[in-house]
Amino acid sequence: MHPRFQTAFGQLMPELQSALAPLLADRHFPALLHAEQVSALREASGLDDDALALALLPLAAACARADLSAFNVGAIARGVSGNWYFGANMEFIGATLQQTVHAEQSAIGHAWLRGEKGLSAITVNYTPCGHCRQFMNELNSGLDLRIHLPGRETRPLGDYLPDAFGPRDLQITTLLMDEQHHGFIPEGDALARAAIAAANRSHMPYSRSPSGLALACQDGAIFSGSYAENAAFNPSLPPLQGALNLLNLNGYDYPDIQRAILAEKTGTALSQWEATAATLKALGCQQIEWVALRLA
Ligand SMILES: O=c1ccn([C@H]2C[C@H](O)[C@@H](CO)O2)c(=O)[nH]1
Ligand SMILES: [Zn+2]
Repeated sequence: MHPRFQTAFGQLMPELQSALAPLLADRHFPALLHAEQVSALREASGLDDDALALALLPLAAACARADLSAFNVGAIARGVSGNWYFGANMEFIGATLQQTVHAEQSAIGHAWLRGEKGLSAITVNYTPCGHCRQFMNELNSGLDLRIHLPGRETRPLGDYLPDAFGPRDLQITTLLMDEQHHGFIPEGDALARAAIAAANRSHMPYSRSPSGLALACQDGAIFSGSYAENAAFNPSLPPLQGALNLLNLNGYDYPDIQRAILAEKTGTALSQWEATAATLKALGCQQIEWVALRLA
């Protein structure tokens, strides 16, 4: 078991401990539960979905990399497929606060990057901040997404974000988690192809600047992140954050990163290059390449 889970695991009810032990035995437990695994845990514990998600939150929060604040936030995004995706906040020493990933963004980004088509609910151990409420309003679940918190009645996002500003105010109809493919040709080595595939799925209706980033670990594992823009711009999630989030959730650490490739189009309004290189450098990775996206 990854050492980060030990304390939280030890505090779970015994029935959950026995049911989860085989999954957590893998140091690279992917921090997600397939629908069948969720039903097995429901059966073993006798808990309903909401109570089970709350019980599992300490495991999600244990994934936090709150290297600055030591404030661990955990979230579980529940997909329409029935799969559950853990999320936790990430702070990057030596970078800027703007590079931070919130736990809600982590869980949602996780679900999206693993191919989930929409969310029904999100369970979080603290009430979501304004930035996260805005981030969630970019999703195709709109203001109906159920927000589930400890000790509170479950309420839709709309109740947490009255008078909402969102994609529709900018005449945007393609929403985050809607299926998108921008038609760029897969080419180059496996890492370049992963970065291009991530760029093909990026959500960038505001800047029209597609972007994807892929990280290679020493053991050959590859994690890629797609750029996710937000109508209010600042809560956007850069492609590096998407990839670092998956890397961390899968039990890897920054020193495991061997190489990174950023895939972008030439001549676009925005580029992630400088910010990506600066954050990766702060994490000790200097091996960063750039590939041009080319249309078929
Ligand atoms: O809704 C919230 C509020 C804060 N944080 C994180 C961001 C930062 O890492 C730390 C302190 O704000 O908590 C979240 O993950 N979600
Ligand atoms: Zn937040």
